[in-house]
Amino acid sequence: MASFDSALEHVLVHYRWVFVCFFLLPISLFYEVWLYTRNWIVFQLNSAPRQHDKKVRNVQRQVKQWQDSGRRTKMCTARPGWQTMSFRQPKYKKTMFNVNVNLVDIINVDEEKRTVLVEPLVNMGQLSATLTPLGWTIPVLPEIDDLTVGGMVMGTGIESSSHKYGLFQHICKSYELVLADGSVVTCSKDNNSELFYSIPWSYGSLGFLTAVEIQIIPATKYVKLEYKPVRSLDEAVSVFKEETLKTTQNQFVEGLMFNKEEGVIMTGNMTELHEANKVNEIGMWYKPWFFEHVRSFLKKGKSTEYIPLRDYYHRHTRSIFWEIQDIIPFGNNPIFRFLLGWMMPPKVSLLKLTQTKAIKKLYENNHIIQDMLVPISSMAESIQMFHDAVQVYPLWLCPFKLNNDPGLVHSSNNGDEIYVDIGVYGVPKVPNFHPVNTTRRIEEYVRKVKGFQMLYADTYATREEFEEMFDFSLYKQMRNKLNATEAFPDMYDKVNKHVRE
Ligand SMILES: Cc1cc2nc3c(=O)[nH]c(=O)nc-3n(C[C@H](O)[C@H](O)[C@H](O)COP(=O)(O)OP(=O)(O)OC[C@H]3O[C@@H](n4cnc5c(N)ncnc54)[C@H](O)[C@@H]3O)c2cc1C
Ligand SMILES: NC(=O)C1=CN([C@@H]2O[C@H](COP(=O)(O)OP(=O)(O)OC[C@H]3O[C@@H](n4cnc5c(N)ncnc54)[C@H](OP(=O)(O)O)[C@@H]3O)[C@@H](O)[C@H]2O)C=CC1
Ligand SMILES: CC(C)=CCC[C@@H](C)[C@H]1CC[C@@]2(C)C3=C(CC[C@]12C)[C@@]1(C)CC[C@H](O)C(C)(C)[C@@H]1CC3
Repeated sequence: MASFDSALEHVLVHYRWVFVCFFLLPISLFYEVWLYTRNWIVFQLNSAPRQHDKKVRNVQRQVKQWQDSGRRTKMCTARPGWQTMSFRQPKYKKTMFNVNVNLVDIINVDEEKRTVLVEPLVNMGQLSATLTPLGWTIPVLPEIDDLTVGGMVMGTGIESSSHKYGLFQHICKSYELVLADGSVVTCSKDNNSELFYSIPWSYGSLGFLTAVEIQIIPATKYVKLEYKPVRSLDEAVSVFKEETLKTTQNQFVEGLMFNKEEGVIMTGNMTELHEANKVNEIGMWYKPWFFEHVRSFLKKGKSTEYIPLRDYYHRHTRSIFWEIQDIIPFGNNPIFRFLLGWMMPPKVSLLKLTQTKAIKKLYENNHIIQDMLVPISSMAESIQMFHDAVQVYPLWLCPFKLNNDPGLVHSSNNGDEIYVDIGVYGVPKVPNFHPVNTTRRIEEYVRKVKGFQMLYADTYATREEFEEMFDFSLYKQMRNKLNATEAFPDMYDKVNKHVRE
């Protein structure tokens, strides 16, 4: 029996693709169709706006229930951990009072005010599918379809347009929340501004989000994307900086480094028109994975393409950035793409749900997933630091603008400051990789340069170290003022490695 178990474990770890291709892909497809149909019916019945108040009252009712039951444990949302886009499962959900915040609808598009009002479980795929046919889009649309508005506000969201518009929180106009006392409040820059500024990055530790008003901008048919290969770290950094500063010329800026000296910097702009023979529908199922397509420009040289807007937004969805290559190694083979590519990608949530202990261990010891946000002045040094620490490529580079608003995350000077998100997702190539020690060394470096760590992945910082990274002054004040300290765990207690498995 033991040998059968270990044989099964071996197959599940080394041939994860068998399970994924024959089981998870078809299930993912059914799941997607079910979600899509359900949302379509909701839209057809136009029930979302009518139902919103009722759904908020239901959240209030649950908070009252928690109060009446003697507030024995703290509260969190009831969204199962496997459904989330974070690396780990939250352990705290097993012991805390779970509140259902099942608000999944787009409530209203206000073309005059240029805003869209959405509930927190609306995801990015749903938003872009709804807004682009109407001629609108949100200025910062994080790539992976399943990321939710709630997660983007309470955590953070970034995209290749962030050098112009900031992080996801910076395109949000107002939030509606249910607080620890069961009351409903709305907040914006001008109304309840202290609450408004303390919400982003607070990980649900101030209240339950029930609606978000987000800025919209006109959408066009295509993104004109220019690929610029670079041949040294110095060149990469100087081209990247130069293009980032051209906010009026470049609506999108993104870089992929394929090794320390070679990469491709991409700059894009929305456009209605296209040149003949230069349209590339990169989202089609038979197209190569986007990062491999980008790599090909190292050989082809500088080029321009016109990419349909939604294909551009979700360019990293099909290959889950480059994580899919560890799950379906032959997934970019043309035969696989033509035959089964239309079922890709497997749903991240289902991958998470079906992850075995051995796979978890493998990822724990042999994989790094981190996004570090550092001032652009430290970009070259940071890439070198990642190279020495892990040597993981491709390396994702995404610039963003950070202003000096109050709250947990803001620039260190008085004005706007440009930062860069350096994303490492993959298997470390250095011989001395140690998940805890290496990550702690990276965290220490990020604190030193006054950067921030994205918290969907593992953080090994102690509470003191964590408090050095973020500005807790307003946050703590608000936690006390709103009696959130009794009702919700604090931010550290929702993200540190001990509360995640
Ligand atoms: C609450 C709500 C309000 C809407 N309001 C309008 C409206 O005012 N006007 C209008 O014309 N249309 C509206 N729609 C419909 C929406 O535009 C359609 O879902 C969309 O047009 C489908 O586009 P597509 O075929 O290109 O998507 P696809 O290319 O088939 O979808 C690709 C991916 O996007 C995601 N996705 C797409 N659609 C949805 C969805 N509906 N829900 C969740 N995920 C999705 C999925 O992850 C899917 O894998 C609304 C839908 C909803 C749910
Ligand atoms: N391009 C990008 O910017 C990317 C970002 N990410 C990261 O992924 C994460 C988002 O994943 P997603 O699955 O959408 O979100 P999650 O469900 O993981 O939620 C993230 C946090 O937000 C809290 N939260 C979510 N909704 C509400 C709500 N309505 N009220 C109160 N608290 C709420 C959750 O609290 P609770 O624990 O109580 O449920 C949790 O602490 C973010 O951390 C983001 O930074 C990942 C990939 C790409
Ligand atoms: C700021 C940006 C662009 C972040 C991108 C983050 C992605 C690369 C992350 C988000 C969720 C994520 C951690 C995930 C995984 C890979 C990297 C992801 C997709 C995978 C699929 C790797 C395989 C694992 O067995 C498991 C299924 C648990 C996770 C799930 C979450």
